[in-house]
Amino acid sequence: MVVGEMANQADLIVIGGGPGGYHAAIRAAQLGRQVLLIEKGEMGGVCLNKGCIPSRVITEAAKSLDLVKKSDVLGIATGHADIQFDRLLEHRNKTIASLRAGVEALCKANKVQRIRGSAFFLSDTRIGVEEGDKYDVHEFNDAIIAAGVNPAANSKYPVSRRILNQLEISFLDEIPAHLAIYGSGTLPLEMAMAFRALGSEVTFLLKKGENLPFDSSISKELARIFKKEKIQMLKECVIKDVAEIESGVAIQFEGASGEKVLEATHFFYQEKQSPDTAGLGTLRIGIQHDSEGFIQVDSQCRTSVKNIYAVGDITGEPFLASKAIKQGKIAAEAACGLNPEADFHFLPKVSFTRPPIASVGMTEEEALSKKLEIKTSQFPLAANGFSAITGKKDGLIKIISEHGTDVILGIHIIGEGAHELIFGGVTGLEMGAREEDFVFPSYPHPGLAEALLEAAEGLGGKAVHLKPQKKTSGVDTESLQAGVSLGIK
Ligand SMILES: Cc1cc2nc3c(=O)[nH]c(=O)nc-3n(C[C@H](O)[C@H](O)[C@H](O)COP(=O)(O)OP(=O)(O)OC[C@H]3O[C@@H](n4cnc5c(N)ncnc54)[C@H](O)[C@@H]3O)c2cc1C
Ligand SMILES: NC(=O)c1ccc[n+]([C@@H]2O[C@H](COP(=O)([O-])OP(=O)(O)OC[C@H]3O[C@@H](n4cnc5c(N)ncnc54)[C@H](O)[C@@H]3O)[C@@H](O)[C@H]2O)c1
Repeated sequence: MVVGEMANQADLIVIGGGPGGYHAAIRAAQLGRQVLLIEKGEMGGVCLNKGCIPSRVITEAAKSLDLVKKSDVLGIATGHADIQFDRLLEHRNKTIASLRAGVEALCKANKVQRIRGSAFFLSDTRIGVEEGDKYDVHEFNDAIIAAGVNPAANSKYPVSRRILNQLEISFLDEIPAHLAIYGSGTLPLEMAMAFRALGSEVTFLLKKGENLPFDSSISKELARIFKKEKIQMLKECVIKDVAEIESGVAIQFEGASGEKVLEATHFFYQEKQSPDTAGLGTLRIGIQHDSEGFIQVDSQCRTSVKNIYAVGDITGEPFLASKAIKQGKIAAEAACGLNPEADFHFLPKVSFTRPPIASVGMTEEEALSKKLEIKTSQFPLAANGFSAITGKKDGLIKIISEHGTDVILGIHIIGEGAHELIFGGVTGLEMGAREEDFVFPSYPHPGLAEALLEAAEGLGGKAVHLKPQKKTSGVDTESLQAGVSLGIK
């Protein structure tokens, strides 16, 4: 490798073709920049090739199978519904290929030049790109790093056909007879629900010291649904050893009732995510990182080197494509001289469990820990007319508002349609909505959104489909009704 040879001239360079990178590249091109995108693997990044898309194919198949099995409530006789896993995998592969082709076509249409190779910084204006024996140097005016993260290189357990991490779980070639899952985050919960619907026995080992990651009312409802689905949940678990055996995997763990060995056919665990900033050379050129190696950025995604930006997973938690996409556009706009700002206070979080979970803003526990005086209202989907029609009555909507100002602080939904319904909440919270802003509009009838309306009405004790609750002395009884609690502590 010879450094210092003739450099190619580039204007704006993007490293990584995942959701952060390709959104940045296209937005910069829309704004008139000459963009060069360098990707060492496949366009679409983790999200399209290993993450969001393949895992969603599995959760959607599980949802549909469950729907078909439960459609007799609407008088539909389906006979024995089953899954043909090989056809599903074919659909997964085709979906990935066609979405990837779409991203590549969009880059081309926007005149984003793409090269394959592994990029690393030589200085704050020069990048080296290696691809096999080939090595090129590119000089740039601005650069956007969107290189993502990798599950830790020094993995605790060897990945195999039976021991799977987050990049492998969507690529199983069979439905596990017995899937053991260790974790506490979104993906382990999604996979537990999905593979249960597809026919697996599922044992969920909840990490020691961790609870389900939602507002306590949502976690309680999810735990109830887990039980109903016959998913065994073992709490306070620490994994001691994982070994492949003839019948599958033996997991030695310590749980609430001592040390045990669980035998399953497959084991899925969530590996810690780490950035590969050493390989990118960002430290060498003085870009600031946090103690875990994630690149530090300001609200315009600018790093400590003023013409270099960073977006997506490489900037740290939350590791979400939705965050990467927004940051990608913001970095591109900032590099083009505009004045955008990233603010993730109201980034919605969605779990594609069955039913899905979606939330925006503070949980009750977060609001109380900030010593806020709050009101909370819960509306069960069992009391919603549309849920009665579809028969999907599991779940609830919880709204938290600030006592006195009535400003909405958080909305948490578990139930059919949660991932779409949450957007009304996101818009409201972004606009600083108060209770009246959710109560005032007209809602379509019959519809799930009426449950959101009634949760909001419940904050003022006015939800029509909830029975009034007995008055409690010593609190503001005006706003007390079934599903309403005054969270002042
Ligand atoms: C199973 C799973 C399911 C998920 N589901 C969801 C979901 O439903 N919703 C959601 O919002 N998020 C989801 N995520 C998270 C989401 O995938 C990530 O947040 C997202 O991919 C981050 O985008 P990014 O652009 O920062 O990085 P990535 O998508 O990781 O892309 C980075 C790209 O950079 C390339 N690269 C790295 N280093 C170099 C280099 N030196 N030179 C050239 N190229 C380089 C890589 O090859 C890669 O293609 C999921 C993740 C997983 C694992
Ligand atoms: N539906 C999704 O958005 C989705 C699905 C699968 C995986 N992923 C991504 O996969 C990786 C690992 O996922 P993970 O599940 O182990 O960790 P995570 O990053 O999703 O969760 C980390 C922490 O964030 C909080 N959290 C997560 N989801 C929440 C929600 N819906 N509501 C409130 N708080 C929530 C919890 O404190 C949790 O422990 C991450 O990159 C994650 O972003 C995202």
